[in-house]
Amino acid sequence: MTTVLIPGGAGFIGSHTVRALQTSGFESIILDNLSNGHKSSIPENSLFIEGDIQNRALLDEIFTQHKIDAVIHFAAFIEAGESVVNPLAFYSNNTGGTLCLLEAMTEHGIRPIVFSSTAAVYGQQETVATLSEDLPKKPINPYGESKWAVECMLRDTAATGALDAIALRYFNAAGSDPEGKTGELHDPETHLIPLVLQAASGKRSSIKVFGTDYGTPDGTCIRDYIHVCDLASAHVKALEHLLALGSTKGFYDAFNLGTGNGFSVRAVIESAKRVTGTDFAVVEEGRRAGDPAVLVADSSKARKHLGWEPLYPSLDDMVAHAWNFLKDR
Ligand SMILES: NC(=O)c1ccc[n+]([C@@H]2O[C@H](COP(=O)([O-])OP(=O)(O)OC[C@H]3O[C@@H](n4cnc5c(N)ncnc54)[C@H](O)[C@@H]3O)[C@@H](O)[C@H]2O)c1
Ligand SMILES: O=c1ccn([C@@H]2O[C@H](COP(=O)(O)OP(=O)(O)O[C@H]3O[C@H](CO)[C@@H](O)[C@H](O)[C@H]3O)[C@@H](O)[C@H]2O)c(=O)[nH]1
Repeated sequence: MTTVLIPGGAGFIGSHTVRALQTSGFESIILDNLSNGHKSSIPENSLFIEGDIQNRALLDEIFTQHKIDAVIHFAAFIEAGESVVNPLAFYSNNTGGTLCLLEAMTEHGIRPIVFSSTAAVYGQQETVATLSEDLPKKPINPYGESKWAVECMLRDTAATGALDAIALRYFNAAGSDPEGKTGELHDPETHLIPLVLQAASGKRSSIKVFGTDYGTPDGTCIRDYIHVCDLASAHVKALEHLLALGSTKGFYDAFNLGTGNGFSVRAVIESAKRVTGTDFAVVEEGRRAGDPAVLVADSSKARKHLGWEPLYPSLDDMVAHAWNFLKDR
């Protein structure tokens, strides 16, 4: 059986991917320091190691004691706004932590890695409606920079023949496992959809709209929301792609993952009101630092080369699945 090390597997997207890997017959070993993840998100029958990707001795122990065939790497700090306030923490954990992981992988001869990159590597592109992979990388926040630096490390190391790597540039992860086994449990929560749903359930008195003066049709930021189960299936496809290469020459490529549909902050709020049948207060605030106005994916490359297709492209479905998980928490 193929065994995959999953740093960050106790988090939102990682825990959904562990389940998708199980369904596809892979074995997972989860490494997570629980800084933002939850033991309760991990399926019972997977091996969990509590620890940090920056702990090189622990990585050596894991790679020596277990037969690891590949790595799917989610472990990172994730809030773009917070990265503007605390950039060094993001460079240290996201870039420094991944450097430690890559050094350990290459020394132990483990080649395939799927990496969680982000739409934030594109920053604000002026002239294009949807973002394709080859556009210039112009992050406008340290979070995006910290992830782009990792992509450069992967590209350059693959060029030496030491790694086979795929960077998946997700747009905005949303939704929840439709069976309700796992979901989004960030603490503190900063993401729009779960915060709107907290307003819908009365856990917070209102939802704030960060910026109403962007150059978009309703003045609020537009994002491409992608169901977390569709992200999970893309990881399985990317892993299978790497494992099928059988090459020792080194491989690197990057793929966008989104639906290609952009929704404004106001559209997300309307969806939540529709799906939950509730009404709640909406408070207009100033812009949040580090937010591009529009991020919408061209994901045709992933569809073509990975054979990936999102199964849940509807925003209302994503909001409804998130609501199923969050409404009683
Ligand atoms: N959520 C999104 O919309 C989104 C979009 C694009 C990219 N991403 C990327 O996807 C990945 C997963 O995001 P998520 O939403 O599941 O976040 P998450 O916070 O739920 O998961 C990240 C996990 O990594 C763990 N972690 C962090 N630093 C660690 C370290 N040094 N050592 C070990 N474990 C560590 C956390 O405890 C957490 O369980 C991240 O790399 C993020 O940058 C997320
Ligand atoms: O209370 C809130 C929270 C968010 N927003 C806005 O909603 C949009 C989406 O914000 P959020 O849900 O925080 O996601 P992003 O900042 O777009 O970042 C997410 O999506 C990126 C990819 O696009 C990932 O890289 C990041 O890790 C992930 O946090 C932004 O315009 C925010 O300003 C509000 O108006 N009010």
